Amino acid sequence: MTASTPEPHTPQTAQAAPVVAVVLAAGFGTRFDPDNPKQLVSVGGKPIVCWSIEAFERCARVTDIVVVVNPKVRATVEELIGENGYGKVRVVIDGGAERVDSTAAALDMLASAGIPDEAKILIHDAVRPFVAQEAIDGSIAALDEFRAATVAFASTDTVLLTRDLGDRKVVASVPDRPDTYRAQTPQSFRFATIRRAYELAAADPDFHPTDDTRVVVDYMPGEPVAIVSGSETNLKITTMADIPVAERIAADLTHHMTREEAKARMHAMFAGAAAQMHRR
Ligand SMILES: Nc1ccn([C@@H]2O[C@H](COP(=O)(O)OP(=O)(O)OP(=O)(O)O)[C@@H](O)[C@H]2O)c(=O)n1
Ligand SMILES: C[C@](O)(CO)[C@H](O)COP(=O)(O)O
Repeated sequence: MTASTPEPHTPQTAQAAPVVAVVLAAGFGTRFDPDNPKQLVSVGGKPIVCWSIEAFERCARVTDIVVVVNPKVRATVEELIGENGYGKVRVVIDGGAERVDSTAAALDMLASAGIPDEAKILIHDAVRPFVAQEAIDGSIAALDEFRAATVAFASTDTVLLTRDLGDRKVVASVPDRPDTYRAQTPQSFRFATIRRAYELAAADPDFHPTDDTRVVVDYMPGEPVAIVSGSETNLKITTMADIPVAERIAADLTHHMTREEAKARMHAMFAGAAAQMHRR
């Protein structure tokens, strides 16, 4: 190319930011049964961790999935990923002692993989197997406007905030019910935002948050966290008592999916028959 040759015009196609789901499955299930990892228990004939991974496999906007495990479940989770051919799962990594440690491990891995600051990161409890596509889509969309968002479900109970008075707790305050929500997952963030919040939190050894939203709320108080509509069925399996409820939800969903599949097959059959008639 000579100096006088005009530079060829290469149009810059806007590359959409990756959308990465982090499925946290590294918990020890102490409230469930530490000898029977709840993330591997089957409901509706399918292991809980598979329901969660499949929810993100199904969402077309999710580009990659990272699964976080502990040594007790790693081999089985890897087997399930292989058997089911989950094509978006890029890596299975080890988590840590607490939920925040497992999130931190995923963020460190993504940073070393060179993920862009603007990537959308959806952090999900593996033990919330019935997350709706609307909640996943809503989380991804919320990050176009906000840098942090959480799926949450409006509380139907009045919530009491308490303080300790020796051997008894007493009510410290009662927030207005319409202002109260139950936190669910996914909790979603632009990568730079959640990474920064975790860097700030790392300096505080007494900080043991149970979710990622709190890391942003406490350490980046100026950063609004948008609420995305959750649902009663986005249940977290915490104790054995949750299993019968989960079985009912799984049965409803399976029935619904089977009906949708049957409808789709019927439509395809009618479309085929109509095409045949037109040909005659
Ligand atoms: N060290 C941890 C702890 C929790 N989790 C994950 O975070 C989610 C929510 O945690 P929770 O229900 O509290 O699960 P466990 O920590 O397993 O339960 P428990 O608190 O009863 O031990 C679960 O999907 C769990 O696998 C994780 O990845 N790493
Ligand atoms: C992240 C979470 O699922 C939001 O509801 C929850 O905080 C997980 O931990 P928990 O210890 O069972 O509250």
